[in-house]
This record gives sequence, C-alpha cells and structure tokens, in this order.
Amino acid sequence: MLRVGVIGTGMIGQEHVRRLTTVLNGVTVTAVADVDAAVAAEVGGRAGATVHPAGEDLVADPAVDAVLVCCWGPAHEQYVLAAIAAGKPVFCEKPLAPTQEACLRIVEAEVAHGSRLVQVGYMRRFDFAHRQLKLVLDRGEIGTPLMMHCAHRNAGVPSFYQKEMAITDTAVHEIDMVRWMFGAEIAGVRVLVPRRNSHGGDLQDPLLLILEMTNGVLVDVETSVNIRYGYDIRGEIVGESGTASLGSLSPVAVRRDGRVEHPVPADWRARFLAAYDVELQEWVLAIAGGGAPPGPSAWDGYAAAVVSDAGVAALRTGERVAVSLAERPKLYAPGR
Ligand SMILES: NC(=O)C1=CN([C@@H]2O[C@H](COP(=O)(O)OP(=O)(O)OC[C@H]3O[C@@H](n4cnc5c(N)ncnc54)[C@H](O)[C@@H]3O)[C@@H](O)[C@H]2O)C=CC1
Ligand SMILES: O=C1[C@@H](O)[C@H](O)[C@@H](O)[C@H](O)[C@H]1O
Repeated sequence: MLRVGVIGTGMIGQEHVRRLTTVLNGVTVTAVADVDAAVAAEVGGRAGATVHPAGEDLVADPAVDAVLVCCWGPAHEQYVLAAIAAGKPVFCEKPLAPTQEACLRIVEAEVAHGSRLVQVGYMRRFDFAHRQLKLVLDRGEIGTPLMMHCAHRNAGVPSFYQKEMAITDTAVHEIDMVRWMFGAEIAGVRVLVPRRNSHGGDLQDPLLLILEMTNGVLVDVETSVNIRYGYDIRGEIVGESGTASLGSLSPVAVRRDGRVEHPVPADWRARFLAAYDVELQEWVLAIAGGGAPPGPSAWDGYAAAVVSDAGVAALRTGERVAVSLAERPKLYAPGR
C-alpha cells in the first residue's frame, strides 16, 4: 500500500484526496497539509490522515512514502525540492512552477539526485480521447500532420485571474499536449488579441495563440475563459490525407422538439474525471512497484514553462517570440 501525503487541500487537492481514498487501488492518504488550517483539518479528518502544520513536516513524515503537491503554483517549487531532497517521489500539479528558472532549479535538483522522482499533472496525456487521437495520428491514418486547431474554454474564472494566466494556467495544458502529441518541441509563439468578451469585465479574453512546432506543424489555441455555456476542450488535427478530432464526450444525447442536446461539463473536474483517475492510478502502480513516474517529467514541466513565458512575452509585445530550451540532461532522454 503506497502511503501518500497531499500538500494543498483546495479544489484539486480535495478531488485527488477523494479519488485516492475512494476510487483508486493500492494507495492510502496518510497526511495532508495546507496553509489554511481549517480546510486541512476538514479534508484530513474525512480521510483519516494526519494534519501537518507545514508542507515540509509532511514531506519528512516517515508515514509518507510519496507526495502530491496540489497547492497554488508559487509554492510548488519549495515542496518539490523538499521531496527530492528527501528522496521521495512527488506528483506536482501543473504548472510545475510559475517560471522557467524555478522549473530549471527542480530539473537540476532531480539530475543531482540521479533518478526520476517528479511527475507533473498534465492529465491530457491520460485522457482516453486524447490518447485515441494520438493513436490515429501515430498509425498514419490521416497522413503527415500539418496543423492542429485547439480550443480551451472555461465557463468562467475567479476574479484574481489575469490575462497572462490564459497562457500560464490555461493554454499551458495545450502547450504540453502538443509536445506529446507530435513528439516535437515548440519553436516560436505568437499571440493574437481579438475583440474582448464583455462577460469578462476588463480581462482581455479571448486570446489566440499560434504555436510553431519544430516539425513544421502549426497549432492555434483559442483560450476563452468566460464562455458561460460550460467547459469545452476541442482539438482537430489536419493531416495530408484526412482530419481527426476529439469527439463529443457527452455519454447521453437527448433528441426532442426538433433538437439534439449533448450536455456540456461544467468544469475540468467533470470533463477530465476519468483522466485524473488513470493518471494517478498509473502513478501509484509505478511508484509502489519501485519504478519511475510514468507521466510528464520535470523536463516536460520546464519545457512547458519556457513556452508559456514566451507566450507571455508575445502577448506583451505583439511579436513572435522564439523558444529556446536549455540542453536536455541525459536523465530525460527519450526512451529512458
Ligand atoms: N490538472 C488540472 O486540470 C488542474 C490543475 N490545477 C492546479 O492545481 C493547483 C491548485 O489549484 P486549485 O486547487 O484550483 O486552487 P485552490 O485555490 O482551490 O487551492 C489551493 C490550495 O493551496 C493552499 N496553499 C497555498 N499556499 C500554500 C502553501 N505555501 N503551502 C500549503 N498550501 C498552500 C491554499 O490554502 C489552498 O487551499 C494549481 O497549481 C492549479 O494550476 C487546478 C485545477 C485543475
Ligand atoms: O488547470 C486548470 C485550471 O487551473 C485553469 O485555470 C483552467 O483554465 C483549466 O481548464 C484547468 O484544467
């Protein structure tokens, strides 16, 4: 039984504690921590877990074999570094850290440790629809890929959400997804700014990102974070001899009064419910078996941060911004 400690018991922390304690096999939650002591006590109490006053105490707890970091982004680095220092596997929610410099410090710490401990929570890689889409692409069913059209739509966002977050917090999922989908890096980024959605107040929303991939594929990503009708993730790949797209994910279609209705999920919890289950079950199995984390690495977290930093610069300047990655350490060589 893998004994996991969860740092950060907000929205996704609670979701992950629920799935670790009631859905997944071979795992138990033995400890939680959050700067909000009341929420930590409530979540820890429900899970029968020890509540630590600080994340560092949780990492040091001998009853914690592996750590889940689910707090807000600026605090990810300190806990991921603490877990690496303790030699404990750590699953960190996206983004790995808010800046590429912080991500690189994590990469360097893991390289110094000498084996992989870190996985980043880019769950599209575990989503059935995204995996099927990649299968179609990899089998050559639509020929050589030329372009991909993506949309990432949220019904709404909290009041602290800034326009840069459409890149660093929202489109960062597509940034990771297309690196995985096409097995190529992103070479340059542009950001186009359309007419503003008045439902977002002063927030510049939507945005249109153009990602140029090193294999020549061009990707456009619409971020609309005040779309109101629900949570909608779209993707269509245009190949030389066909197209392939994420299908409708609604399990039930209602036909009545001359209309067909497909319910739209309210938010990411419903849309990616099964993907998070698969993501964490595969992680638990690998870690409990003494293996390497089976998902996106600290290097992937770093690469996504470099692209999202370039996106923020492109938004600020209106120019194309080139992406330049550090040299990839051997620890993250493909196939390792
Ligand atoms: N993979 C995915 O689809 C999603 C990932 N996320 C990511 O998960 C992380 C958390 O997001 P939410 O749960 O939505 O935020 P939230 O605001 O609901 O929860 C964050 C929690 O972190 C706690 N916290 C803040 N600083 C802390 C510190 N220094 N030590 C310990 N706890 C601290 C807060 O008190 C709060 O309870 C973010 O990095 C976010 O980007 C969030 C939603 C979906
Ligand atoms: O990661 C997530 C949030 O943090 C982010 O704010 C949302 O835009 C994404 O859809 C969600 O998956």
